[in-house]
Amino acid sequence: MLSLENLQKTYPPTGDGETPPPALVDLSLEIAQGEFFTLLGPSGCGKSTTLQCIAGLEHPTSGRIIMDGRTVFCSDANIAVPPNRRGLGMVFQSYAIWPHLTVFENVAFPLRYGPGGTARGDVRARVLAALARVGLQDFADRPAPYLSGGQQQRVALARSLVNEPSIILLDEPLSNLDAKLRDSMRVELRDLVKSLGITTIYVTHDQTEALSMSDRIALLNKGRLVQLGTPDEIYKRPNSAFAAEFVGRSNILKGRLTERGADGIGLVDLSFGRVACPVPENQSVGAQVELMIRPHGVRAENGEAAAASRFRSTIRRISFVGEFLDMEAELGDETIRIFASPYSGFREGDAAWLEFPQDRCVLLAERA
Ligand SMILES: Nc1ncnc2c1ncn2[C@@H]1O[C@H](COP(=O)(O)OP(=O)(O)OP(=O)(O)O)[C@@H](O)[C@H]1O
Repeated sequence: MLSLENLQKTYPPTGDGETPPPALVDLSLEIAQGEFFTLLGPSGCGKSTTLQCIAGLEHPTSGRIIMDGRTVFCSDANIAVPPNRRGLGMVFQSYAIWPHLTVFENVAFPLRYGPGGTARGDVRARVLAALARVGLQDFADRPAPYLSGGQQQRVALARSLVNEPSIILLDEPLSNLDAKLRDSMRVELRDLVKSLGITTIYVTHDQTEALSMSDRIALLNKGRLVQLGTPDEIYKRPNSAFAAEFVGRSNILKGRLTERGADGIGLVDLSFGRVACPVPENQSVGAQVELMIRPHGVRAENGEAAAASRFRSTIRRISFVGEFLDMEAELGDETIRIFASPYSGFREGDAAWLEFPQDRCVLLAERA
């Protein structure tokens, strides 16, 4: 288990003498053994700072970091275990592969020059085992520059695994790869660390990467934890407009909460009518609210309306994206984004009956 407790980080003043806003604000997280855990958020939200604090390359201004019961950083007790004594593997965006070394020598580097010292024969066996894990066993003697981007990335991964760390830190490791390679490396990387049972802390600003690879995601904004959950929870039940807009597409509709039933389902008056939706306990009846529904969550049908909860809209724009129709429909004061089946047969100017299933509607917390 890796625990981050109340991490606070403020970098020293920059050239103009002004103290920058804090990079981390009271960040606490608990990451389980073997978990694939992703730090997600926009540029500058504090992802890399968090990773660097775990690695020991930066020190939090205050807080505590505990790895498997061992305190590796504590501001109060003045503990700061150096990076090479934390037992971590790391891969960064710029793979930091040494061009003058062979693949073998690159991977052997931490064993030869890291703490502990490894016997010569063991170095060979461990390097070859690490290369085999990433499918590069036949490339051991090749000079590192004579490799593709994906292969160099695998060398970096093998090097981070050679010490058999219990935690691996990955900072945007796929961002330098082209889109197709990125797709296949995603699956490969996740399968590999999962099969080895390594706890993985993964940094990305790419929501697809985060959703497809992670057991859990921590969504950060301006150094603060905004939401913590499984990809399914973060996507289907974002807790704020920020989370809804950062991960996936969303419709955010302004309205007023008019009723709340004993079953936790309430009614929200929107500009075009009334929609039922689960209501959090702290929402008061009468409040102005924002209701979120994903473009895939809206049900759209042409033809006649059967259910009472359907609203008649007009389709203003359709883009054919292949996997779906990306449509905009006018409804009351709102423009509703809908992703419909490419086989649904909608055309621009058509009427469409829209339904907002209550289990797909989310009331967002008030904006800060
Ligand atoms: N060495 C540094 N000195 C001063 N400020 C820094 C330093 N490193 C990061 N910062 C600032 O701290 C904040 C968080 O930066 P950080 O690199 O952690 O964000 P990030 O989420 O990883 O961003 P990106 O996705 O762009 O890499 C930013 O405002 C950044 O400008």
